[in-house]
Amino acid sequence: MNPSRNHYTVENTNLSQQDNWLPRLLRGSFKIPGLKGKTGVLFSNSILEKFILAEEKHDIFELTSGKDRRLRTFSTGEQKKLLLSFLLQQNPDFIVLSNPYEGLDKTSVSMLKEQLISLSIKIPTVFIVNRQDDLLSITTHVIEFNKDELKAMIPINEYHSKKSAFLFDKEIPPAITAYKDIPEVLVELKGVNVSYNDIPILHDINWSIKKNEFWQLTGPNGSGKTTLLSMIYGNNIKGYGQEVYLFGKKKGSGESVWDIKQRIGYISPSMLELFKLNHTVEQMIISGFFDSIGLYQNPSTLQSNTAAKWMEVLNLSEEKSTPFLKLSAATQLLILIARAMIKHPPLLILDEPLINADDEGANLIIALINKIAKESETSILFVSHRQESNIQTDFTYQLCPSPNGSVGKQKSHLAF
Ligand SMILES: Nc1ncnc2c1ncn2[C@@H]1O[C@H](COP(=O)(O)OP(=O)(O)OP(=O)(O)O)[C@@H](O)[C@H]1O
Repeated sequence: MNPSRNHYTVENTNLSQQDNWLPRLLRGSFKIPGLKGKTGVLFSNSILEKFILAEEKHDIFELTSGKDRRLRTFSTGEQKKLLLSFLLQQNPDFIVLSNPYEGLDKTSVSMLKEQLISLSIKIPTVFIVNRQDDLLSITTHVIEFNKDELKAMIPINEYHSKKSAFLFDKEIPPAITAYKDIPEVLVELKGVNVSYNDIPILHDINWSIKKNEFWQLTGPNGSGKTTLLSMIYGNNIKGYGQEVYLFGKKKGSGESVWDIKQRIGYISPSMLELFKLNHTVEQMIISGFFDSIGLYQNPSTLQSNTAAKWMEVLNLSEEKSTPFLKLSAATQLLILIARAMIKHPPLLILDEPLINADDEGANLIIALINKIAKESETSILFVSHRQESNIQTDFTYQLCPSPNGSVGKQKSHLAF
């Protein structure tokens, strides 16, 4: 490695402020050795999303030229590989990598890390990471920004990370209405197979989620987690005609999307894109009673009081009137969880909820999920490619790739 080359990591505690400094960083505007006056490229999930949209809306196929499939249908690992090689073809002076490992499993992370270490011999790198575990050994300096100013540049051997220890100590408020006719088995898949273009993805999936169970669905990139989830919650046509049962009814047998959405709380960080209106924290939480993206109805006193109790649980009572969009990604996610849980749905699905969260945010989100599992009757399905050590699930459903498609392995963590 060139010993005089610097590699940077940006301490990133508030994603929403990135827009202030990131464009200037890429144009080489800051006095940072090796980057000043140079032009960088950005490797990030939002750039990937732009390429996906350019394909979908304008038929522009920059990353997938020569491939016979759209970018959206590639797994996260495959998409990131395509993006990195496209960016490097532009011969940038340096590369900024915003949470490059998010969404990747262990093997893909090690592969990407190796690739980035060899890349760092050629050009300077700037990592923006949320989780301390993702700090790369090549980092020479940690940089901090304040709005659009460069606040500090700290040599890595003098850097100490900050951690917080907020604990939720209030009990979650009880349900104020009850769901009727919820069977013991909420979700059941019997012998489900899925293939795309004759390539088997899921093989003979037999799995059920019962009342009050806490599951983690895991598996490496491309093993079929999203596909499996779309059998349960989404509208994947591959689910029809197969033995997929939701709340005792075969999927596709006449239940409306509304029926399903009423009974399943669903959260994924990409949902944050939906909430662009200027709603307050309180309005966001109350809107969970109406399953609406905004709040268009007057809540009852009981509903308002319940929302107030949820804000106490989240330690957000003082932020009651703060615009939701002003908060950090992790706090927004906590609010979305409260919004989904305010009705205590029979099933709560959390699809990669920790993507975009920093260490502190991830700890809070996990603590809230564990709390909900303990203090409510809601069954939880937590989907994650990353093994989170603090999540206290009862069972794991692991997708293990095989030549015939991924097979499912179940593991119980309950102590009998
Ligand atoms: N519509 C589609 N057409 C063709 N192939 C597809 C389609 N959708 C998914 N695939 C392929 O199916 C496999 C499983 O994809 P899926 O997104 O379900 O995996 P995953 O476990 O969720 O991955 P990740 O952790 O990377 O998000 C991948 O190889 C993907 O390329």
